[in-house]
Amino acid sequence: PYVNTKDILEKANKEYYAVAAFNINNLEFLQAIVEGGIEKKSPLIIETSEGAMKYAGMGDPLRGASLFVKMVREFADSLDIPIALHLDHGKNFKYIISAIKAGYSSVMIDASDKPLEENIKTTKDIVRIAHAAGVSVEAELGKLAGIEDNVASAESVLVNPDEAKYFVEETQVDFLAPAIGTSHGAFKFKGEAKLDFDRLKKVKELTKMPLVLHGASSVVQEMVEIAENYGADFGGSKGVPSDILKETVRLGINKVNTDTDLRMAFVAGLREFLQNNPKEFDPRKYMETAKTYVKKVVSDRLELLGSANKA
Ligand SMILES: O=C(COP(=O)(O)O)NO
Ligand code: NA
Ligand SMILES: [Zn+2]
Repeated sequence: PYVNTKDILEKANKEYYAVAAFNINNLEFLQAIVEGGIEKKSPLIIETSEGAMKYAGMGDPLRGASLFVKMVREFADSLDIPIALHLDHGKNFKYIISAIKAGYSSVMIDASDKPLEENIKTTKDIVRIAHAAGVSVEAELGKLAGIEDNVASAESVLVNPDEAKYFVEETQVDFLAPAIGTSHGAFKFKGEAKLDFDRLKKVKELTKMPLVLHGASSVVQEMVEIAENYGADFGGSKGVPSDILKETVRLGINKVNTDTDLRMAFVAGLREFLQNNPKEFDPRKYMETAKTYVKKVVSDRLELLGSANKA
């Protein structure tokens, strides 16, 4: 069934597991993710950036939003696993309202680059509108480094746990993304991977609410090797190691945003197939390996986060 993101995350919060939020831009990624969710009997959060809405709607965000709602609802209404659709990194009022109007389960208002009081004011405005429409809201405190889908910030600013408590009380957001040292994309750490578990623990103690980890891709080595075998150059790529990711779940992360890992799996499969099948031009054939690899990464992640068999 098509459900509200809040329902999925409240259950995860109570039972201390996490649900992956996978970014999509097209049908094939959605198919592969849904297949993984069916195999693992896991709830799924599908999320789209504002860029994805523009891309799908060929420049018209409302058309893009309603296209994604229709696609996701069709799958959700026909399956036993709970599926929600979330607007990731909403920054532009027009896009956020388009997502709410189109029927998204939840929206993120990302005003994390603003001073605290401004972040609170902007977030309160969105919460009022979204809650009136039965839509749940995510916000971010602190800033991630890294670039992805024009979500960029020069340096990462770690969350201040006391500020987080004040922020959620003032804004009444449904789930919060505390910045604890991750960043978007495939190049997350110069040296060894390190996240600020202490801050995470404090934010959980002070807010007791569902928490979100952005920039949570692991950069799966198996996929990097396949892609590089067929001409990719992912040198220097490094993600969040699985053991560190598991620790964040143990400490109270309940939504784990995953985009880069699926992108790398898809392109690895695409490169491999095209290199080995020079005569093929049927899109249902030449994207098969790509979808299989995405499904594999999805299934493994659902298992790792503890949402398998929680549908
Ligand atoms: O935070 C993310 C995805 O992060 P990754 O680049 O690590 O997949 N989306 O909002
Ligand atoms: Na998000
Ligand atoms: Zn993010």
